Amino acid sequence: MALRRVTFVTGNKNKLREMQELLAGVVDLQSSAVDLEEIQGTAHEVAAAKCRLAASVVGGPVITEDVGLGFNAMGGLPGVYIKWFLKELRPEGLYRMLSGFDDKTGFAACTLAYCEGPGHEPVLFEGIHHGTIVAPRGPPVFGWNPIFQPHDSTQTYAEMPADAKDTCSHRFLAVQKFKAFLEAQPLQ
Ligand SMILES: O=c1nc[nH]c2c1ncn2[C@H]1C[C@H](O)[C@@H](COP(=O)(O)OP(=O)(O)OP(=O)(O)O)O1
Ligand SMILES: [Mg+2]
Repeated sequence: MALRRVTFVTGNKNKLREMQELLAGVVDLQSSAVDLEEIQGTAHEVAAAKCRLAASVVGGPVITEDVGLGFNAMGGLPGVYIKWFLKELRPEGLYRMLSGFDDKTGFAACTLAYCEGPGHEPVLFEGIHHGTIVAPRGPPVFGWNPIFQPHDSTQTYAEMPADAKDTCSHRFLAVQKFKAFLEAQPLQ
């Protein structure tokens, strides 16, 4: 069966690799390495605006993704602004941000946005994985992976083999919803 062609617009190679693994056989995933401008706002506002922009750049069906890491002690911050905190503080410094708080719990959130093309409204799919923010463990290859240990695991995302992260992560949970949406919309 022909698969629908969708372009994942992302400037992040690790996100692209995981999305290729998760969507293998589901869509014909192309990629475009454009680092799109991101507005300020809630996760949904940021995700929808970014996806509209991606559709107008590509001129066809696109997905974009916005990832946040929230700390419950801080009301969900840094959230969608995690990229800028990570850049300055590294995983170790992010972990130390919580040293003044007893509550070390947090959550990884993926807002996956799909837009059929310019002029169409993006559809959003959210995956949230709850866990604890821990002292860094595992190879520092991808983002904040070394400091996030999901509640259903004894390993951080960085310690997990890729196929284990792919069966539980915030990204996996968002992709599950996206797959269900596509299945309900057969190709014309
Ligand atoms: O599964 C993940 N495990 C660990 N770290 C992660 C993950 N997914 C995103 N990250 C990092 C990348 C960036 O520092 C921030 C999210 O920012 P975010 O805007 O979504 O990603 P990005 O700017 O790198 O790529 P894009 O061009 O798709 O917006 O968290
Ligand atoms: Mg970004």
